[in-house]
Amino acid sequence: MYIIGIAGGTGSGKTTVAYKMREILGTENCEILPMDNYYRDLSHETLEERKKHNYDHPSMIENELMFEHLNMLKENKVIDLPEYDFSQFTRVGSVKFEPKPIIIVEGIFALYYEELRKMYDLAIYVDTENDIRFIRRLERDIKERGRDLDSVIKQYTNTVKPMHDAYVEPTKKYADIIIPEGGFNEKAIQVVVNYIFRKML
Ligand SMILES: Nc1ncnc2c1ncn2[C@@H]1O[C@H](COP(=O)(O)OP(=O)(O)O)[C@@H](O)[C@H]1O
Ligand SMILES: Nc1ccn([C@@H]2O[C@H](COP(=O)(O)O)[C@@H](O)[C@H]2O)c(=O)n1
Repeated sequence: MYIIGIAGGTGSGKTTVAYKMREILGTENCEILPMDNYYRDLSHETLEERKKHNYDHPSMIENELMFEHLNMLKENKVIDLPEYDFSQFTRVGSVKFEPKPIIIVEGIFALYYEELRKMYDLAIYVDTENDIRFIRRLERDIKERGRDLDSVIKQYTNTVKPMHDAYVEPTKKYADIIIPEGGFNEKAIQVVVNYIFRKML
């Protein structure tokens, strides 16, 4: 199994890059394991309590479970991938996830946890300017994650930006490759995919 880690700030284009890579590599060869699905299960708390957490601190990800799941996939076992609902701020069940020859781990903390980093054959950081990332996030969170203008601005200022500077951006140093501007950087994606194809032959 060939494992790729893709990190980068929120809104940098990690998910888009991962989907484009999977499209070229083929869905029969490649699957995406989103780190967002491993946000801790907070179903025992009320929605109001859940809204108060700092979701940009690495302790909010159940990295131990993700590590266990990646090892199971390497052993060719099917895992129960948690499903995550951003509008409810918690997990909402799970789905079966089958091993594939190429697994892409994608998330803001994909290069943060040492035990995960050691598992990657290739580490990528998607590097996009802060203001562009903020605009992308604002649009996406309102359209897709059940948020409003005020909540996105408040969250970005209070936690997203300071935590990005403290915990996400410093992980760029662990990347083998840095992709500028994210999802529509076709040339960079093609170069990376060609490299992976050569490694897989
Ligand atoms: N290079 C790009 N140019 C313009 N918009 C982009 C680009 N890459 C991604 N997007 C858009 O920005 C938003 C956030 O991208 P996404 O891939 O979800 O980022 P991330 O997973 O890093 O949070 C999405 O709506 C996506 O379509
Ligand atoms: N309940 C939650 C959980 C996470 N977030 C935010 O998601 C961001 C990471 O996801 P990306 O797809 O944008 O990389 C992270 O910055 C958290 O703030 C949230 O808002 N609510």
